[in-house]
Amino acid sequence: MMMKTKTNLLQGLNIYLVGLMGVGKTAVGKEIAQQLNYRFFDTDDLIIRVEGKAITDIFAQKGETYFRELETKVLQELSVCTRSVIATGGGIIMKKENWSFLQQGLVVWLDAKTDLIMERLAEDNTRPLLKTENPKQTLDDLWWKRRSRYAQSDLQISIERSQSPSEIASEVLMQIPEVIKQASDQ
Ligand SMILES: Nc1ncnc2c1ncn2[C@@H]1O[C@H](COP(=O)(O)OP(=O)(O)O)[C@@H](O)[C@H]1O
Ligand SMILES: O=C(O)C1=C[C@@H](OP(=O)(O)O)[C@@H](O)[C@H](O)C1
Ligand SMILES: [Mg+2]
Repeated sequence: MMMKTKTNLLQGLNIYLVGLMGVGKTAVGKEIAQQLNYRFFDTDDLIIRVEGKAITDIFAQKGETYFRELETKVLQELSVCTRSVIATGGGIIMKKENWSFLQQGLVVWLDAKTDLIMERLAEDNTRPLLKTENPKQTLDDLWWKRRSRYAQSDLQISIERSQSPSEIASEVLMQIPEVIKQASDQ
């Protein structure tokens, strides 16, 4: 009953998840989609499917600029969907053009301490930008470089270590009515 009310409140509006790599956009996005009975998309997954290659291979063989072009194309194509949760790649917020698509939906920033993110990505090899001598420093630098863009989101959710993806999803959904109310008051 409660979820139905939230779905009605959204009126088919898409939810875009933004935030640093490893913060949980993909994991939490799937949960939000399930709780709302929305479809789920992940821009990285679509890029992998379009190219038939892993993200690290795209970066290594074609470069980041090529990846960013694909990312914008995928985001544009997704913007015609409704009733969808879209987990984006961590760098999507840096291009102004991408905001013209993101702003068509509700943008949710998942934020966490970089220590927690590093723990979760300790065994991960799929983030080419973190293949540096000091990945923690790289992640901190990215956070500082990007945070003003992330802050343009409609909603910021601070993630604690103890919260499961499903708990974070519930928190996002709990905060949505307030965000929609603020937008309609403006
Ligand atoms: N709330 C959470 N609790 C425990 N592990 C998590 C949580 N959120 C994400 N993870 C794990 O952390 C890693 C990165 O999550 P992911 O959803 O891929 O992040 P992103 O899409 O933001 O890069 C994955 O291994 C995922 O299973
Ligand atoms: O932060 C970034 O620039 C990137 C984040 C990745 O996605 P996740 O945020 O899902 O890890 C992926 O798009 C690519 O490796 C670049
Ligand atoms: Mg992801």
